[in-house]
Amino acid sequence: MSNQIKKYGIMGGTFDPIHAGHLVIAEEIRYKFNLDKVIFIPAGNPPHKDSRKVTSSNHRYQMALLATISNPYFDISSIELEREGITYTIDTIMELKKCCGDGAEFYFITGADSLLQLSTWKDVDKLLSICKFVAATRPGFQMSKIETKVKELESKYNRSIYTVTVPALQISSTDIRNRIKNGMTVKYLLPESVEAYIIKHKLYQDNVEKDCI
Ligand SMILES: Nc1ncnc2c1ncn2[C@@H]1O[C@H](COP(=O)(O)OP(=O)(O)OP(=O)(O)O)[C@@H](O)[C@H]1O
Ligand SMILES: O=C(O)c1ccc[n+]([C@@H]2O[C@H](COP(=O)([O-])O)[C@@H](O)[C@H]2O)c1
Repeated sequence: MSNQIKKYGIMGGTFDPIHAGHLVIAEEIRYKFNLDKVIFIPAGNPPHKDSRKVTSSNHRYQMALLATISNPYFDISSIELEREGITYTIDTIMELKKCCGDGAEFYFITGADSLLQLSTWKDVDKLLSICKFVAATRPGFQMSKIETKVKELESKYNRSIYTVTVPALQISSTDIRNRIKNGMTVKYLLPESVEAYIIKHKLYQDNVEKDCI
């Protein structure tokens, strides 16, 4: 990461696996907010997910690397994979602040569904004071509900939260895992290189989940 870069988008996620929905929101928000870089940060031990059911961090990192490699504005960081215990966003942003210098601004990119849970995140008050939040629309999550949540969060924490309408892609990692398990196609839902990686390493061939969107 160069010291001259000032506006960083932070795209955090479990990425199990990374898919077109993640890439589209990151690129759309990069463009709309004129960000210098978007750093993809695969979650180490994500707070709101059952770690026993999450694919190894090495596989998730490799897939995210393959998916982002062709975009000169995208970087990837293993910062959370190297941290012990549950990985909280506040610790990640604090660490990034130290290495990027005082002039850096951070825009945490999230889907609307994550925003609905934001008040349960660790040290959310402090997090919102050091990092701007940008929430992308997501099929299945009503805009009116999101707007109400944004107003509630803004008045509770006295900070602005941005919402951005992005091209709608009804894709989730859960659905991709289930499709693979059921032998269905996942073509065009994720980059070809990621699909090839999944096939090579025989990922997602068991443990069908029922809660796909
Ligand atoms: N299709 C999509 N449209 C908009 N935002 C999305 C989309 N898919 C994921 N996101 C957002 O990207 C971030 C990381 O998502 P995550 O890695 O958990 O993917 P997911 O598809 O939601 O996974 P899972 O189905 O396993 O819960 C979250 O903030 C999520 O809201
Ligand atoms: O810091 C927290 O308390 C916190 C709680 C829930 C989610 N997050 C982060 O939000 C991002 C998306 O999470 P997920 O579970 O939807 O993949 C990812 O970077 C998580 O680490 C962070």
